[in-house]
Amino acid sequence: MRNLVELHDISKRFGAKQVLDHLTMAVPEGSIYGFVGKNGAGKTTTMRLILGLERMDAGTIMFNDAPAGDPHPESFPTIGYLPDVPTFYDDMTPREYLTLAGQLAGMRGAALADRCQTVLKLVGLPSDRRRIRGFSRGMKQRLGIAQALLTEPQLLICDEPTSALDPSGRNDFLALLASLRHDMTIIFSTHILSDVERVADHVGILNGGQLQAEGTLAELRQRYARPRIAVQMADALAAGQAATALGGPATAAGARVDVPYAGEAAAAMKMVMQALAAADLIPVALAQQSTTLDDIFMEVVKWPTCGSSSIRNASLLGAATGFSCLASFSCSSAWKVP
Ligand SMILES: Nc1ncnc2c1ncn2[C@@H]1O[C@H](COP(=O)(O)OP(=O)(O)OP(=O)(O)O)[C@@H](O)[C@H]1O
Repeated sequence: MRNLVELHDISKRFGAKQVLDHLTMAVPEGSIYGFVGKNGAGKTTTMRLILGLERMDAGTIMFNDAPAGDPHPESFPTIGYLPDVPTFYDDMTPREYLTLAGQLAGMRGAALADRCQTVLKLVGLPSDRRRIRGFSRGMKQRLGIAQALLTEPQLLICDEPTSALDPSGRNDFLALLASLRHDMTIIFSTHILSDVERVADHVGILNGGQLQAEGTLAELRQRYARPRIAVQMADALAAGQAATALGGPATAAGARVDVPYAGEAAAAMKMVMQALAAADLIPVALAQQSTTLDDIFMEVVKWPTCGSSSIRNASLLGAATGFSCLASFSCSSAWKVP
């Protein structure tokens, strides 16, 4: 799979704040790329740089292997953008607004009218005389995505598209993104990691101005696998006693005890059950826990930022389907199963 967008060694500073520091990132063509990072990590800044709405201090952006600014822009993808808070001319109807947006993008006549109808239907908005003024946040978000899709872009960039939506609106939006898979490449930033787990096939975690981990979800899970057993006890008192009996890295929270382990799951389960039985403690439930993107995120962002030279030396690009991780995870505080 080749990369539609590549960022090489991008640096960006606002005043005294170094927001991006030799950021290198690759977005495979046809992927849904979940772009995550703490508040202020620089996700919007990165997306605005890709859009050409912001100037970088150093580095290169490549589209289809051609540098942005190339005098032959035919290799550049068309880009649709859904900002975090889309704004509209409220006195217009959605159709009037989309017609204006299409005309500004050079679309005309019946083709434009047809496309307006298609995108309104796609996002589930009415094509009647209702004004945008009366729209809910969710309806405005839908109109924003309709506008972003109007020109049938090859690259769609969405900045925190689901943050203002209720669960049902979020559900619809994610289903829409998933339905666009393979028709276009999508970058979307979010703090809702379960949304990323649901639709993204690639994930990049931005921290300290650099991409600290990048890969498919499966690759990240494998790299950051933090196997553990959850022991459910009857109450918090029993959980505290169980944690003491299990010792080592076991931690209690409420009625649950978390037991990280290294080695075979079955052997770890057996050791946990034996230790509990020896202490005359009966668990309500025992279950193996899989690594979530939340676990991975917390693991990645807790590590100090690597030196920029090590980032530069680690080639994230050229292996779009490969996995790269710049922060290491050591499972030192875990039960070691022989
Ligand atoms: N035009 C600007 N002028 C000055 N500082 C800016 C500007 N744009 C962004 N910043 C600063 O750059 C940093 C990164 O901001 P950015 O919006 O890119 O982060 P983000 O990861 O998108 O954050 P969030 O998740 O909170 O939306 C922040 O400290 C922000 O205040």
